[in-house]
Amino acid sequence: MIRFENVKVIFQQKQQELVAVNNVSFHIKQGEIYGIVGGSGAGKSTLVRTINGLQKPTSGRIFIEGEDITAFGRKEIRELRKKVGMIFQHFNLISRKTVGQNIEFALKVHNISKKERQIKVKELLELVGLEDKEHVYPASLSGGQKQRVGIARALAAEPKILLCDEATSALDVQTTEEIVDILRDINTKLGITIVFITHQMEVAKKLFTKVAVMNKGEIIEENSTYEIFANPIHAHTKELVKNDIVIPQEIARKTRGDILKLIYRGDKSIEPIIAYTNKKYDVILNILHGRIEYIQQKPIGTLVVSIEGKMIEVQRALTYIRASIEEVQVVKESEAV
Ligand SMILES: Nc1ncnc2c1ncn2[C@@H]1O[C@H](COP(=O)(O)OP(=O)(O)OP(=O)(O)O)[C@@H](O)[C@H]1O
Repeated sequence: MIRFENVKVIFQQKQQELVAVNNVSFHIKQGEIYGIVGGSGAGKSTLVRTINGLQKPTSGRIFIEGEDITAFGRKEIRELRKKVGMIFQHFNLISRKTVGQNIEFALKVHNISKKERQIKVKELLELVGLEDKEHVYPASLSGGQKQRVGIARALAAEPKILLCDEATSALDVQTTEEIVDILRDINTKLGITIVFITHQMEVAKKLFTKVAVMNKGEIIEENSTYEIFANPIHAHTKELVKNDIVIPQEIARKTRGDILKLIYRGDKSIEPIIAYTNKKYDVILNILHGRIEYIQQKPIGTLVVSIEGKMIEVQRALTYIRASIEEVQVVKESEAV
């Protein structure tokens, strides 16, 4: 549906050139919720803005449904924007227009008759759960409600693609979840392709079907969301998805023996491994903390345990555990054993 071929965006700064997007090639399938993650200045916004013609690439080509949009003139770009809606971090609503008028305005731009506009505004408000807010002004809405209006407005021209630029970054955790749910719902109901850029990895986990990691203008890794979190390859990706269960210092200090972090993936269960280790080796394995997360309906578990015993037995038990699960990290090594 969207295909990037060697896309480069170079900004001319006073003394030098800044390569914001560097030779990027990738493909987004119809109906995907495609996430682009990365640190500040990685080039995410610039990349996503090339999809609706807000930013022209310096070189390379972008195809949407087979059409090379980099060759488009102004009139074709205007047509393209009907196909590609966008929502923003700070909502960008018109404050002197009511919620209904904000949405209607987007319909007017696309030459839709007044009668049709009125019907459509109500439909869109219903879609985002704001039926009762048609006549209020944006100032009286919460952040989450403002973003719902942003979504309704972006969907007014029935686009095939929705671009989301840090669309949840100004919202609290609960409101972020609400917006994530709405976007997932819209993706399922309307089959719309979503391209979402964010630095919020929690959003990535819950919403995306596929993730591209950007660093210094390049896509350094791309995979299904589960694989990005379960098996990150690039050091930068590992840093982004790092699973930081922290054991309080006091507990770490008081705990006798080594402290290990056990990370296991897929459908396997950890309990039999713990039980077998305690039975088979002369060690005491104690659970200090545990968490299991589901990404794309597949589990990633993290368990923090202490292990006590004679060094030789601990080593044997460790060899067994290492062979049984994906990753074992030693958090604290016992000085006493
Ligand atoms: N219009 C512009 N003129 C000059 N430089 C720009 C322009 N827009 C972006 N840049 C630069 O391009 C680089 C990439 O910026 P971009 O906003 O795409 O990154 P980002 O990953 O979206 O970062 P953030 O998460 O902080 O928004 C940055 O170094 C930025 O300063």
